[in-house]
Amino acid sequence: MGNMTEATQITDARKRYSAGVLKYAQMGYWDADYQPRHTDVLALFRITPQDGVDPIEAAAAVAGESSTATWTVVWTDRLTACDMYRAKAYRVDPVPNNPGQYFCYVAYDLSLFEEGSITNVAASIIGNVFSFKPLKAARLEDMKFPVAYVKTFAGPPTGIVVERERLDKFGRPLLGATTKPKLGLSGRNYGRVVYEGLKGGLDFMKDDENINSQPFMHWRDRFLFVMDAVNKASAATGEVKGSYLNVTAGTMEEMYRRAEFARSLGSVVIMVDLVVGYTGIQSLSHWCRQNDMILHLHRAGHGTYTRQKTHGVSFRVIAKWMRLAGVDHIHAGTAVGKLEGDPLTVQGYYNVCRDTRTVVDLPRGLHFDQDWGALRKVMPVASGGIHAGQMHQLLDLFGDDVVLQFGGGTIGHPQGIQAGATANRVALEAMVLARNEGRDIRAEGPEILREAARWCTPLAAALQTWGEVSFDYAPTDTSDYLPTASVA
Ligand SMILES: O=C(COP(=O)(O)O)[C@H](O)[C@H](O)COP(=O)(O)O
Ligand SMILES: [Mg+2]
Repeated sequence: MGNMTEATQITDARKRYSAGVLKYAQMGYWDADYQPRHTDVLALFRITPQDGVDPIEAAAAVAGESSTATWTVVWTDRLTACDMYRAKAYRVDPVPNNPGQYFCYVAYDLSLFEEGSITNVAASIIGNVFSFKPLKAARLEDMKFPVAYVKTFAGPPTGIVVERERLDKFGRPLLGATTKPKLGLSGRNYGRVVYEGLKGGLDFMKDDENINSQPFMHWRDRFLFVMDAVNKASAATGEVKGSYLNVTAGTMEEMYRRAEFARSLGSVVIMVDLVVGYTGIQSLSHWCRQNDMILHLHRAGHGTYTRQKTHGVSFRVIAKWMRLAGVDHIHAGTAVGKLEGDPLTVQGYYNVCRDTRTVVDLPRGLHFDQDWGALRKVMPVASGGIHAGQMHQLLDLFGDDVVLQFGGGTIGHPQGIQAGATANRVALEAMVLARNEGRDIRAEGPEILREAARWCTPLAAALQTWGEVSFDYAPTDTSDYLPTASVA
């Protein structure tokens, strides 16, 4: 593929470094024989070169612009160990069934990255190349981090195992709900919703992505009324309860102030939005580690760049970055709910969060093995337009280590919020029991729910209200590799 004469690195130093413009492949950013080393960082890009642009040269340009290169030869390269610092595009494959698109693999030397900084990784890997004129579009599909680099991150401050121990909840998914309406409630009414949800059987309530400190409810009022509700619900039920207090704010100093207040009130969990940026998230992660706090990450904004297959950054990469950055919860999709999510692709995100070692699984979008170097595991969160009638699908797709979050599907219950929470708790426990007894929940799920509803009026009402609701649209972000029988 490509023009092999032009795609060859110029090795004669005089020609290579004389002033002027060379192709990126000639400058050494393409090496078909390169064998990635176990210490290299690897990236897989899906590129759509402009008409007439050689895919190998396009891949070399991506490697160049995401490491050391500029558009012209610079003699100052020779003041550095430039052969080592140059990223190497080493493989270009046409994307199956997508003419004009190519998967290009790039290897980066470990020394190109600052220890423990997702911000630095992002500045290199997605710094310039997505605006590059010779490409119509580019997407970062996947990345692999060597254990040597993984170990420079502290990872999740709490992790799945310790979170379960702190909450004293085992053997089932956790249940949550996003408080609704997401904007407008006063502190007192907001606290009432939180109390009702927790008392009815949920483990967590949650601030929504855009609730910070608006005129109708300043953050301190929210924190005070929410923690009053959490404490009363814990006392009433004998269970550990939590409500993700969103500390997202305009400055780091203010986020710390809010986090400190949450701690002083006895909250087990705080929340932050992805839009605060990677440095903000890592800073809060370190704070959580020092303060025995669970860190919930809401992926607000991700759909602007993760959803389209040809351009942007896959959410699997964001999930990997966030496990390194150190969050305990991450919204990772529902597959069956109101928001984008192909079931296999979403399962791939869950694997990234929960595996000790992630293995290549092309139908799930996983192109690299990844050893997580004993970093703690992130609890994925399924949230967005889900309801009790889908409990069998959710448990079948995601297993036990997940928070299932029903916002509208709790608060919109015709008999009230407590009834909505009870419906979800009973549906979940009935489904877990059925699974543990060996029943095929995927096939028998609706029947199992109907049986449980005979003894639970709130569940009967939930199924009557929402049982038929589904969101059947074609997913946007799917794998280009069809599942075989063995992986489906
Ligand atoms: O408010 C909700 C869900 O409310 P509801 O349960 O009423 O639909 C969350 O913001 C979305 O789940 C986020 O999406 P994602 O989890 O995909 O980031
Ligand atoms: Mg929301």
